[in-house]
Amino acid sequence: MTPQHLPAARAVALTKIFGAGDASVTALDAVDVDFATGAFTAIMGPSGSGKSTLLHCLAGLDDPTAGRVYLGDTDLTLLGDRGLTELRRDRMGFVFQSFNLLPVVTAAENMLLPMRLAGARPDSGWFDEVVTRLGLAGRLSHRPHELSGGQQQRVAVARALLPRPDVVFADEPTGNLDSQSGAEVLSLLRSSVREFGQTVVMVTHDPVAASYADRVVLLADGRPAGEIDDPTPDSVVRVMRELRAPAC
Ligand SMILES: Nc1ncnc2c1ncn2[C@@H]1O[C@H](COP(=O)(O)OP(=O)(O)OP(=O)(O)O)[C@@H](O)[C@H]1O
Repeated sequence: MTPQHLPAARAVALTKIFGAGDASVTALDAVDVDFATGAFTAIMGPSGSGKSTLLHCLAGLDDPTAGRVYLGDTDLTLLGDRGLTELRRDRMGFVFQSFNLLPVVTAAENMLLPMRLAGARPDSGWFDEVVTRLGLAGRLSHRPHELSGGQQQRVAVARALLPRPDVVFADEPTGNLDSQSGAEVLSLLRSSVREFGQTVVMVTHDPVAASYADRVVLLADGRPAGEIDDPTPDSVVRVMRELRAPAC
């Protein structure tokens, strides 16, 4: 577990350049940013501003070109492939836009899969609490195709929360959901922060989704472009509009 006084995740002078020479693209340009332990942070910015690249580097899914990435006090840039795989398995949870559930096994088996791969299992009290809180108690033996999109994403959230990871990384978690199912998933992510002390870092395009977070980190052209504390949909829309149309 990350000690409370350390940021759960941190980028230091993080630079990511894709390609080389004339065709190179600087997706992240010496980004410094901290993600507080026990907080829900949204990453926003115009299309192409580097949001996904930042999330992928924080999660060890992409190699930085320069700079450092920390999970608690672990420097990801010093780890090899095996170390990164174990770190992701043991200390990170993931929620993707496309749910990424295994179609051939039940909801319960999907939820428990990452822990099984690690040779672990949650205690039954914690499993029951997560399943009940996510409204999945009556759905445990269903296969993904027997569940609605919102239910499938709640299974993915349960799968991410059960190992009590240091950070849950969510990439457009409501992108494939109707607004009501999306609101449920966002409320659950927020509750996991408030009630379980979970740290959540979420990339989103949606000002309403971002308003569920405690803080919004803004990117523009691969650089930090400000922050919003206690965001509302209106405050996010206003700041995003300014980012897209900077004053001349
Ligand atoms: N694998 C890649 N190869 C080359 N360029 C890439 C690659 N991945 C991203 N880029 C470029 O890096 C920049 C940042 O991309 P990124 O996907 O991080 O932005 P984003 O803010 O998440 O965008 P969107 O909101 O459209 O998803 C863009 O210019 C993109 O074209």
